[in-house]
Amino acid sequence: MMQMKPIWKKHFPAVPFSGILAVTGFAARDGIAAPTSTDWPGYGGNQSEQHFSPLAQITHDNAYRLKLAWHHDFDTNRGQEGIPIVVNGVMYASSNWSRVFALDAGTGRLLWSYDPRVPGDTAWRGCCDTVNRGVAYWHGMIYVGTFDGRLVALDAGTGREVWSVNTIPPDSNLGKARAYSVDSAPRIAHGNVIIGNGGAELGARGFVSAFDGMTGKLKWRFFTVPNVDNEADHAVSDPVLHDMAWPTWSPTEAWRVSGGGGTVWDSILYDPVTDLVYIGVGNGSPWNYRLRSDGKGDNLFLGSIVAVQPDTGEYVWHFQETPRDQWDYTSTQTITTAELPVEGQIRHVILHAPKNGFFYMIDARTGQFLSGQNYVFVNWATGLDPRTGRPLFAPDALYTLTGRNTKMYPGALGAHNFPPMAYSPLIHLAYIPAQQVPETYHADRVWSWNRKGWNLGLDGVQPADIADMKGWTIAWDPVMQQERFRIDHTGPWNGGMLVTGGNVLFQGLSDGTFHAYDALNGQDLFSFPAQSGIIAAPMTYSIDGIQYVAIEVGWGGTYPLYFGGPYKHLTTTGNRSRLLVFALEGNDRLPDQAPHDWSPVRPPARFDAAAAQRGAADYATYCIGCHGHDVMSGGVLPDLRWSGALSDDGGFYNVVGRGALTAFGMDEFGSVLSRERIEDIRQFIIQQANRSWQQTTHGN
Ligand SMILES: O=C(O)c1cc(C(=O)O)c2c(n1)C(=O)C(=O)c1cc(C(=O)O)[nH]c1-2
Ligand SMILES: [Ca+2]
Repeated sequence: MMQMKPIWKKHFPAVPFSGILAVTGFAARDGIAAPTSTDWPGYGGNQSEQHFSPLAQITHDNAYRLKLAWHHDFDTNRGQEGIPIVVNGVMYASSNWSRVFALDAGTGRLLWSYDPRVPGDTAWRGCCDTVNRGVAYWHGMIYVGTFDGRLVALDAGTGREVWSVNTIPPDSNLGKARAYSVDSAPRIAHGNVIIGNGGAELGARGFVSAFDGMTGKLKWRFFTVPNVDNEADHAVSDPVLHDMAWPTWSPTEAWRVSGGGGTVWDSILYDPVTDLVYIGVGNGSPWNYRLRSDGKGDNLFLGSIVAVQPDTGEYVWHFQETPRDQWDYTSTQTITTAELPVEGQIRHVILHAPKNGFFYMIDARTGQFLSGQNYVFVNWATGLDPRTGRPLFAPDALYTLTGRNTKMYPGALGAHNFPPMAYSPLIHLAYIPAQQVPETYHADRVWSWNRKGWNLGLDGVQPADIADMKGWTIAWDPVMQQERFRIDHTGPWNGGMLVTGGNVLFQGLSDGTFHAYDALNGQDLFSFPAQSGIIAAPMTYSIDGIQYVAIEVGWGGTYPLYFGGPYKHLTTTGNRSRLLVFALEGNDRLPDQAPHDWSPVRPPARFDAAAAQRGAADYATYCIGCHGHDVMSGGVLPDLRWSGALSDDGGFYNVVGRGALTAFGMDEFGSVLSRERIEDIRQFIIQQANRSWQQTTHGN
C-alpha cells in the first residue's frame, strides 16, 4: 500500500484542536452522571458537530477485522435517517414515525421503547418520508421531535413522557398551507431545546422555537421569513424581519398563501465558543421565484445561516448562500465548526457544504465570509464574489425569469443533502457525502394553490438520465478550498459520514453496503452487506474498553420516494430497516436474506387515455412525492402499478378518497379532490402499469 503523507503537516505544525472532548453543555442532574468522551452525546458527536470521535481502537490496520456485534430490527421498513446517541452505556435511537428505542449499548438489549403515535394521516405533510434523524439528551431527559410537530421530553431511565408541546402554534401568520412536519434532531443550548420543522415544498413559513428543557415552556421563537403584512408576530425575530428581511421580498400573492418557506428542517448548532446558535435555513415556498416574490429581492433569510442568541433568540448575524432561491437549494446541511488558519491566524470558523454545491468557510463569531469554492460541478453560478461570498449567477440559472426550462447542476436534491458531512480535527479534512443529481426545472406561468399537495409553482421537475446521477465521498481541504481525494460510489443518495481518532472514515451506501475507509486516502478497508440501502450516518462509542460503530440501515428519504424505481440501486429486494453495531470482536449475524419485492401482476387491460392524461397532472401534485416518477416505487413504499386496489374504482376510492389505509400513512384525498379526479388518477396508474407490463417479458 502506498503510504500517504499526512496532508495537514504541510500547513499545521501544531494546531489546537477544537472541542473534541467538549461535553460541558450536557451538564449532569443530581444523581445522573454526565456523558463522557467515550459517549456520543448528541446528534453530531462533539459540540462542533464534526461527526468526529477521538476513539482510536479501530484503525486502518485492523478495520478489516470488524464484525457484527449486535443488531436490532426496527418495527417498520421505511427509511432510516437517525444517528443514535449513547450516554452512560445506553443507546437512544430514533426510527421512522419518530419512535425511540433505548438499548443497552454493549449488548443491544431493549430497555424501553416509545411510540408517539404519530397519526398516519399526517404523512402527506412531509416532502420526504416520515423519517426521524435523532434525539437529544440533557439532564436525564431524552427529547424527540415528532413528525406531526410535537416536541416530547422523555425520562431517559424509563421512556416515560415528562412533557409534550405542540411546536406548531395555531397562529394565523403561518400562511394557509401549514404543511409542517418535524424530522430533525433537537439541539440543546443553555438548557433550551431548539427545534425547527419542514414543509416548504407543500407550503410553510419557517421558524425555530426554543423550549425550556425542564418544563417545555416556550422561551423564544424566531421566524426566518417576514410576516406577509410586515406586522409583528410577537416573536424575537420581529425587528430584524421588519427592518432587514421585509424589504427583500415583494408583497405578491404566492408567498402570502404558501408561507414563503425558509424551513429549518435539519441543522442547528449551539457553539459554546461563541455562545451562539446557528440555524440552517431552507428554500423558498413556492419554489417559483417569479410567482413567489415577483422575481424581486434576495428573499432573506432563505438559503442562509442565521446566528442567534441562545437565551433570547435575538438575531446576531446572517450569511445568505443562495439569494433568489428557485432551485430548492437549502442551507440546512451540516453546520460544523473548527479551528483553522486564515491568513496566518487561527480562526474559529463554520464549515458548510450546502445543497448549492459550494463549500464555505465563515467566521463563526461574525458571519464574515472567509472563502468558498464549488466542491462539485455547478452550472447555476460561475463562482462567488471573493469579498462577499455572493454567488455570481449564470445567465440561464434564473429560469423563472427567463421562462426557459433549464437543466441545473445541482438539482433540487443538492450536491449534499441531509446525510452529515464529517470533519477530522486531526487530518483537517472535511468529508462530504456529495452527489450529482441534475434536474430540469419547468416554471409555471400562473400560480395555483393545492391543499394537501405540492406547491412548487412549477410545471414539473424532471430528473436527468440515470447515467448522469453520481455519488462520491469528497475529502475536502477547507483551508486550501480544494479536493484531496474522492471515493467513487455506484450512485447518489449515500449515507452520512463518521471520522475517528483512528483516522477511519465510516459510511453506508445506497447500494446496501457499509464501509470503513482510510481517512487519509480513501482506501476501502472493510465492507459489509447490510441487505438494504443506507442513507443514515454512523456514530461510535466505547464501553468497557471496546469501541463500537453503529449505523441505522433502511433505504428511504426523498430520492427513492420521489424519483422512484429507475433510480433504485438495490433491485433485488425491498427494505429491511435495522440498527447494526460493529466492533473488532463479535459473533452476531443477520438472518439470510429472502428476496422480497413487489412483483408485477397483470394490470386491468383497459384505461381511458384522456382521463389518464388529466390524472397525470394530479398525480404529480398529490402522489409523486411518495409514490415516485412514472408510478414506479423506489423500493420503500408499495409500487402502485401492481396494487390490487387498481382493478376496482370503488376499492381505489376507498383508499385514496376515503382513507382506508390512513393508519399506514396514506391519507384521504376525498376532501381536496373530486371522485372524478381520483378516478382520473386511477386511469393514469393503470396506463403506467400497462406500459411497464408491456416492457417486461409478460408483454410477449
Ligand atoms: O423545504 C423543506 O421544508 C424541506 C424539508 C425536508 C425534510 O423535512 O425532511 C427536506 C427538504 N426540504 C428537502 O429539500 C430535501 O431535499 C429533503 C430530503 C429529505 C430526506 O429526509 O430525505 N428531507 C428533505
Ligand atoms: Ca426543500
